[in-house]
Amino acid sequence: MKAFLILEDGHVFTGTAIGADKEIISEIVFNTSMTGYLEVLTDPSYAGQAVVMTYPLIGNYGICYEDMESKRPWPDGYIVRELSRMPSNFRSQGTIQEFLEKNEIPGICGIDTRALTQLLREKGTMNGMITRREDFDLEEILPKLKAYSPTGVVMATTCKEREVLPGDGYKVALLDLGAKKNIGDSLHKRGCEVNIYPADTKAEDILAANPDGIMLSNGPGDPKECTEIIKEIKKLYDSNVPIFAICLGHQLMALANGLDTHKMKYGHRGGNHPVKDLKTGRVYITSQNHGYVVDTDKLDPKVAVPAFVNVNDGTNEGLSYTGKNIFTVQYHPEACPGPQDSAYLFDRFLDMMAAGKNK
Ligand SMILES: NC(=O)CC[C@H](N)C(=O)O
Repeated sequence: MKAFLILEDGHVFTGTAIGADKEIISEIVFNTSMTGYLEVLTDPSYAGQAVVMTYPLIGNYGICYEDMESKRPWPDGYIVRELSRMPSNFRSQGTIQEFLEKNEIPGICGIDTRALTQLLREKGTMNGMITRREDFDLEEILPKLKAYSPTGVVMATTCKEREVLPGDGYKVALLDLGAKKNIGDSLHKRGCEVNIYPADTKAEDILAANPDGIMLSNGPGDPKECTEIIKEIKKLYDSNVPIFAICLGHQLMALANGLDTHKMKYGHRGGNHPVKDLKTGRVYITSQNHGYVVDTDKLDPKVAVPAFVNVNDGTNEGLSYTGKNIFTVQYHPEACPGPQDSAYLFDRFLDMMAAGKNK
């Protein structure tokens, strides 16, 4: 059956329908990872977006439920060049087609994803519609596409109640803003007791449990939408408990301290983004998934200093907060998918908690 991807600038791509029989409007973003499609699909940061995979063959090693980064897939839609119909892998428990259908996610395959990605790079991220309707009316649809913006996505993805990963080591409070599973797992693996809190938890409740450290997770949407959470994060900042933050958590900590964020032209989503540690000059290849970035041009060194920078476009990739045990990164040390080169940052967080305990 035919499906259509209609972009807000009027471009229409015709392909084959995959996944669920449903029409969606979403923000179309592209991811350049060559593997790890299940981790991408189950990363809650994609809530409110439809993902184009630039790698031309997706699904060839099937679906391995153990690799999921959350309890379900989050993108509104899925766009690929070729979808593997016959996965070959001893771990495989199903196909992407079944997985998308079961989770009510529509998609399109057989379109020129390279042309689509070039368009998104030239014009910037655009909204779009995936539909199976052949009689669509562009005049009626385009204003709807232009008006779309994802809202309320953090509360849609966060856990509903506190969850605990037991451990004998440091006690970490993980604020779940739409967290990928491997953030909690990376701390749990290092012996931590990880207390996972819903995104709307008050700072007082988190601090009352006396954590050794606080972890702010990744998450979907525009960071500036999270006004209430930002207020609580400011209180966590004031508490002097060591804090490590990833992606959305990094952006919210910046906003809590008077910095600004802006939407990038087409964002960073993939598994090979080079990031430079400004202290050592060493470059790490990192996993990334973000559309917003912290502005550092007017950064007051009394508040924070840039710790990492993106080698491709010079955008900020991390901050170290002055006089505080707080460091935050824009990229994904938890990987999944992508290189694990930055996993040492979790060890750095443990060192920070050790220093805090010895005080
Ligand atoms: N992975 C994330 O935490 C993404 C943060 C934010 N939603 C952005 O797109 O920039």
